[in-house]
Amino acid sequence: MTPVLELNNLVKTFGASRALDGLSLSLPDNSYISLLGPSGSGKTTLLRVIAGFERCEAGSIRFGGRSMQDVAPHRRGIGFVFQNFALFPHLSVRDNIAFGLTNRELAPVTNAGEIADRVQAMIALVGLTGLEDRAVTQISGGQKQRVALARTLVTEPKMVLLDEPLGALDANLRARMRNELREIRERCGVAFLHVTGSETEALAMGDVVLVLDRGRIAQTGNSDSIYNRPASSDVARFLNCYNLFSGRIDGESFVAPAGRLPLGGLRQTAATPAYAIRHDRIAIRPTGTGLGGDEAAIEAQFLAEEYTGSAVYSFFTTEDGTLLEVETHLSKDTRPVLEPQGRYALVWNKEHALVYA
Ligand SMILES: Nc1ncnc2c1ncn2[C@@H]1O[C@H](COP(=O)(O)OP(=O)(O)OP(=O)(O)O)[C@@H](O)[C@H]1O
Repeated sequence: MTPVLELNNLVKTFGASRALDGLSLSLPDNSYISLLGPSGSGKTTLLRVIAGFERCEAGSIRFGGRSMQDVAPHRRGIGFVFQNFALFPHLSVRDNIAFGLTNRELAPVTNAGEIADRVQAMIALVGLTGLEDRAVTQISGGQKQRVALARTLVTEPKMVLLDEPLGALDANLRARMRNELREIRERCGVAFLHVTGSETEALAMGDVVLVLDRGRIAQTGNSDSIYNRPASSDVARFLNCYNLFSGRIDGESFVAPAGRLPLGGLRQTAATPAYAIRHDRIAIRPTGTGLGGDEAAIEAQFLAEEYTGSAVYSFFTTEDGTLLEVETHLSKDTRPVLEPQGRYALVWNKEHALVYA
């Protein structure tokens, strides 16, 4: 796919802190791209740099094949949707959307017929038909989100940047809006770059997922490769679905303070050695039961559990204080009955482990 945006070696500092630390990436056109990163990793800074609201000390930005070096934000053809929507409370849905067309610095649209047609088409595209004359103070959070998106899309940007666009919505609505956003993007055929701190949102939405860590891209891939083959223990930690052990390789074992784990599974080269096993790959057994030849196990004390209806999350600690989590899906397994403070063997197939060394 042709890249719509190419960033090369971007550096942006704020005093002593490097918000972007030699960041490079290339984004495909006409696709949904999720940008996932922990708090402070540089997500907002990156969006602001792409939009032109911030300047970098070093590096280059090419958008649609053109250098953006001296191009002002309003001339870039890049739309921005803010987390809090930034709507005008005194204007109706229609007038909020029209605002982007009539008040833009570059080629404002003045023909009333054209404005009406373009705004109406946008209202239909985002599913707000019937609410045109409503004040934006009298619509729901999800509808506000659509107005914010329509106000950007009406200006026909070649790419849309969305900064935590679902962050202000409650959990149910957030899940519904994921689908809506993907469908709207498909209908308008431009690239969306969606910033989020939520791994489930990033994996659910992105055709391509970028993981940002300390101002650099730590991994780029589709959801499946990010989830199943995180490129480093930092990415695995951030995905929130892996138990991680630090330690070192010794022959055919990984030696961690929590115990000796047989090697197996996928090995990846990484600066910091680590052993990772997914929460949902672990079975809880009584201690002292034998292990199969392909199994790895560690003993741990049960601390607490969280029941969500479809799954149970059980928390354990090893003797050295490593906290471990086990996710049991109740559609596959029965709910574990665990003694408070009891000791258990946590067992997994060693082929399911990821080893970084
Ligand atoms: N205007 C600023 N002045 C000083 N430091 C800043 C400024 N903006 C960002 N930073 C710093 O740059 C780093 C990246 O910040 P940024 O807001 O881009 O992170 P983020 O990934 O969007 O975080 P969050 O998810 O918490 O919003 C942080 O260390 C932050 O403290």
